[in-house]
Amino acid sequence: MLRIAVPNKGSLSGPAADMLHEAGYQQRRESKELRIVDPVNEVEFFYLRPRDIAIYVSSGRLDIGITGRDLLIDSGADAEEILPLGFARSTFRYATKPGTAGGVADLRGMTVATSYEGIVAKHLADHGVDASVVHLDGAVETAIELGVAEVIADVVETGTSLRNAGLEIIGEPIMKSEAVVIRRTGADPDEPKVQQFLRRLQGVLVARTYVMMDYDCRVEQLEKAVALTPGLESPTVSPLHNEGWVAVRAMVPAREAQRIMDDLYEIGARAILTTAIHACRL
Ligand SMILES: Nc1ncnc2c1ncn2[C@@H]1O[C@H](COP(=O)(O)OP(=O)(O)OP(=O)(O)O)[C@@H](O)[C@H]1O
Ligand SMILES: O=P(O)(O)OC[C@H]1O[C@H](OP(=O)(O)OP(=O)(O)O)[C@H](O)[C@@H]1O
Ligand SMILES: [Mg+2]
Repeated sequence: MLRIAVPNKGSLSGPAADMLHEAGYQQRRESKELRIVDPVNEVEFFYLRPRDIAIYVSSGRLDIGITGRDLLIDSGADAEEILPLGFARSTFRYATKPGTAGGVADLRGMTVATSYEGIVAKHLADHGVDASVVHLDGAVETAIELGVAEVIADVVETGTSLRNAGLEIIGEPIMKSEAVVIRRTGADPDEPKVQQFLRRLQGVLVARTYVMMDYDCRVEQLEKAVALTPGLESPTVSPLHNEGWVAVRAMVPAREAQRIMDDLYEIGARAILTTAIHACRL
């Protein structure tokens, strides 16, 4: 049975459970459950603190984990990212009161408050900056106001938390993060159960980002139309009862669907419609 670690709280928890559910896995019914078995898919899910997941996976006791890239790197655990999942996207950045510093080089001698000591200590060392790091569990933005630090390093998504605290970002992002699937470093990459799990999640990612497009067009316009909708391999083209017309079917990126429909209409395609993809294996 495959043993998988899933975040039990925080920004990662809801979207991770939704994705697993969409991929056909049974998920817990209430947030106090710490462990469930999905007998049909032969998977056991362990609901753990996101910060601890890389440590469990690196120990080899759990086969796979879902966590944040930033949490994986901060942990220093012997685990590696095998699939990015596209949710819980954030950047990790330094911020201060305006006028305190312009970049990482200015942080010499200062105190940096963060929940991600591992990432910050390494970043400062890589830049040859001698600064102190103080660990806080969360709500790090308040540390400057309360005099615990001159600088913070924290997760930024919209920037609202920083703005509300009167802080401004300094320098380039320390890293970019999103939810990722992780495995123990050096674990067999071809293990069939793991590959099947990854294919299912990839199916969800594709179903979320593509739609199926169908339309009719005159044979003379087919090459132009197919250039607009090349599909993943190649579009399906079927004859219509009306001679001189064909029906075309191809997957297109959901974000571009409306523009592609306009362009197809312009070249004379008609009966253009899109439908959602619920699941797929590419
Ligand atoms: N506002 C946010 N937007 C996007 N991702 C975020 C946000 N806050 C945290 N994350 C991501 O979530 C992960 C951290 O999860 P964790 O549960 O430890 O913290 P949290 O979501 O801030 O919840 P908590 O309220 O328990 O602190 C990291 O990968 C981080 O990049
Ligand atoms: O850029 P924003 O959209 O404002 O999002 C970033 C904020 O979200 C997270 O905080 P959370 O609410 O999880 O509280 P925490 O600091 O206690 O983790 C993170 O730690 C930042 O504070
Ligand atoms: Mg948080």
